[in-house]
Amino acid sequence: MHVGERFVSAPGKAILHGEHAVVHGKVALAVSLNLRTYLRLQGTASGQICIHLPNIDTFRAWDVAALQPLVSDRKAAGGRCGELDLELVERLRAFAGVAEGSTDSGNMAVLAFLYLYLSGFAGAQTLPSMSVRVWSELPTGAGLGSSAAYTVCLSAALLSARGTISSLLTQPQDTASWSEEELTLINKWAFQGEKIIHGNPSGVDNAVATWGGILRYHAGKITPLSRVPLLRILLTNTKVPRSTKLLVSGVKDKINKFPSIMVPVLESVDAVSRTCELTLREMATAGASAQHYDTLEELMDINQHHLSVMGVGHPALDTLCRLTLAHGLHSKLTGAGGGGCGITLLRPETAQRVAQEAVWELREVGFECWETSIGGPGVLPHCATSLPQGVLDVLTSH
Ligand SMILES: Nc1ncnc2c1ncn2[C@@H]1O[C@H](COP(=O)(O)OP(=O)(O)O)[C@@H](O)[C@H]1O
Ligand SMILES: C[C@@](O)(CCOP(=O)(O)O)CC(=O)O
Ligand SMILES: [Mg+2]
Repeated sequence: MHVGERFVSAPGKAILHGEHAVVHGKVALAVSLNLRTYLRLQGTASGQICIHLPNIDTFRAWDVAALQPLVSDRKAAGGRCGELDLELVERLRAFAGVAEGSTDSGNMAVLAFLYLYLSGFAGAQTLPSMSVRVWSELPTGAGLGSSAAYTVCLSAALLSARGTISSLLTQPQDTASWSEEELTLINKWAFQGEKIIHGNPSGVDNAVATWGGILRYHAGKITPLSRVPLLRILLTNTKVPRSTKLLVSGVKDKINKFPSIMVPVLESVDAVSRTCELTLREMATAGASAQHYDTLEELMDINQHHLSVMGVGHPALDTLCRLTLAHGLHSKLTGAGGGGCGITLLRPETAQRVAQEAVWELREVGFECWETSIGGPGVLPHCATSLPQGVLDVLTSH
C-alpha cells in the first residue's frame, strides 16, 4: 500500500477555566490559539516507518516488517476506535523499549505515534512505509495543549492516508475541511493518543485542537460558544518544565486523600466556569461593561487560588500573578499548571503601554510573553504551496 504526501495542522489551546476539574466531570471553557502544530506525511518505498520530531530532538525509524507481527494476529481494527487497546500499548512499550511509568517526552510521542499508526492500518493488507515529520509553534509540555495538537495532526494525517476519511489532496487552496463526521473520528483517535501521553485526559484539549473556536466541555459533551466577546489575552510561559500526566495523577491522589475538602473545590471551579460562560454570553448579547470585566478578573483570581489548593501552583506562577497585578492585570495558570503557562486578561481599555511594561518585567525574570489572538480554526488539511515558507522549510528539510 502506497500513500501520497499530505500536510495538516492543528491549534494549541488555552483553558480559561476548569482545568483539572474537567477530568472529574466538571465544566471547562477552552479557546484555540493562533499557535499551531504542523505535520507532513510522505509515503516512501524504503520499507521503513520514520518519525522526525525536531521540537523534542527525537528521530526514530523502524522496519515495517518488524512492526507487522504486532498487528498481524489481531482482529482488523482499521477505522474503528473504541477504548484504548492496553495490550497493544504493552506490546509497543516492549517493541520501542519504553519502561512502564516513563514520562520521557520522546518516548510518549513515539508510543502515541506507533499506536495510532498501527491501529489505523491494522485492517490493511500490508503496513505502508512512510516518513512523518511534526513541528510546532507551541512550547511542548507548557500547558498550551501541544500533546493534543500533536495527536490531532497524527490522527487526521493517518486516517486520511488510510482512506478512512477523505484526503482532500485535490484542493488547490486551504479552503477545504473535513465533514463533521470525519472531525468526530479524528477527535476520537486523537483522544486515544492523548491517553498514551496523559494517562487520564478529559478530552477537552483534543476537542479544541479538532474544532477550534471557543468551546464549553462537560463530561465529553462539546458545545461551541458562538457568541462571545473578543478577548485580549496575554500568554506567559514561565518555562518551568512539568508533566501533565504527573500533575493530573497528583490531583487525583489529593481528591482520594481529602474527598470532603477537594470535592467542594471542584464544585466551586465548576461554578466559576459556569459563571464565566454566563458573563461571556451576556457581554456578547447585551454589550460588554466594566462590571463584566471586573467579574472576569475576580473569577480568574478565585480559580488561581483553587488550582493552588489542588497542588498545581508553582512559585513562578505566583510571580506571574504578582507582577501583573502590580499593573492592575489579573492572571491564572492555564492547562495542567505546576509551571508552564499562565494567561492574563487585558481589558479593552488597558493601554498598550501598561501591557508592555508588564511584559518587560515578566521577560526580565526570564519568562516568555506574547499577546495572542484566540478562537482560530481547528484541524486543517494544507497543500504545500499555502504553508508559511518557514514551516514548509522545517517540514521538508532532510
Ligand atoms: N511538536 C511535538 N513533537 C513531538 N512531541 C510532541 C509535540 N508536541 C507535544 N508532544 C508530546 O506531548 C508531550 C507534552 O504533553 P503535555 O505534558 O500534555 O503538555 P502540553 O500538552 O501542555 O504541551 C511532549 O512531551 C511530547 O511527548
Ligand atoms: C489538566 C487538564 O485539564 C488540561 C491539561 O492541559 P495541558 O496538557 O497542560 O495543555 C487535563 C485534561 O483536561 O485532560
Ligand atoms: Mg497535553
